Amino acid sequence: MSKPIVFITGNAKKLEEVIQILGKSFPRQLISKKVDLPEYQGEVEEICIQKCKEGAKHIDGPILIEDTCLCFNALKGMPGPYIKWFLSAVGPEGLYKMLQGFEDKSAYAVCTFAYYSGNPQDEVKLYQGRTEGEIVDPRGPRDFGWDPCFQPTGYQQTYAEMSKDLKNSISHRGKALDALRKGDLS
Ligand SMILES: O=c1[nH]c(=O)c2ncn([C@@H]3O[C@H](COP(=O)(O)OP(=O)(O)OP(=O)(O)O)[C@@H](O)[C@H]3O)c2[nH]1
Ligand SMILES: [Mg+2]
Repeated sequence: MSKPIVFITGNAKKLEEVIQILGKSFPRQLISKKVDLPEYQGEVEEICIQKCKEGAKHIDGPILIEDTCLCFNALKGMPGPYIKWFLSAVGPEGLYKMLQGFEDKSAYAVCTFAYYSGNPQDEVKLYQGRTEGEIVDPRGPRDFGWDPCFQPTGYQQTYAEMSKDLKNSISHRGKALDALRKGDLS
């Protein structure tokens, strides 16, 4: 029997979505541990590898971490991995206002999971999902981050206005977990 995978996150809403998305069909046991891992700088792949190696110091066995970016095309991909600080500083309204001087309101959300088996001879494995959309004047419930100001391409609703099932079926996190499901988590 393989050991349970420990998902390390300080974000309860992320954890909730991961559990909803993976559901009962995921063949491995997933448990969670709340740790606020450092917010690293750099390319998202490097950030996830660093975050995963730091996470591995807390757990003896397989671990999973995730990092989410929200990238504005008008700003050449910023705030990207720094979205947490922008969101806590200015909220969803402020994110919308940041793009007022730009015609291009397009954006994309990127979710990257990093898995590490816990065996020193193994590499960290990455699984990524991306959803395109635009930044709009916030609409819908405020219970998760920037969801009210992100409207996926092809939809009239923001992530916040969608049912959880609809968001999860098209979201950056849903797509990343599709890739993870197909991955080799040995
Ligand atoms: O509206 C949202 N819909 C989402 O689907 C979503 N996923 C993440 N976020 C927010 O974007 C930042 C990422 O930073 P982040 O990846 O470092 O997360 P975090 O620090 O909260 O948790 P963790 O790093 O302990 O896992 C944080 O502010 C998260 O709250 C989301 N907001
Ligand atoms: Mg974080």
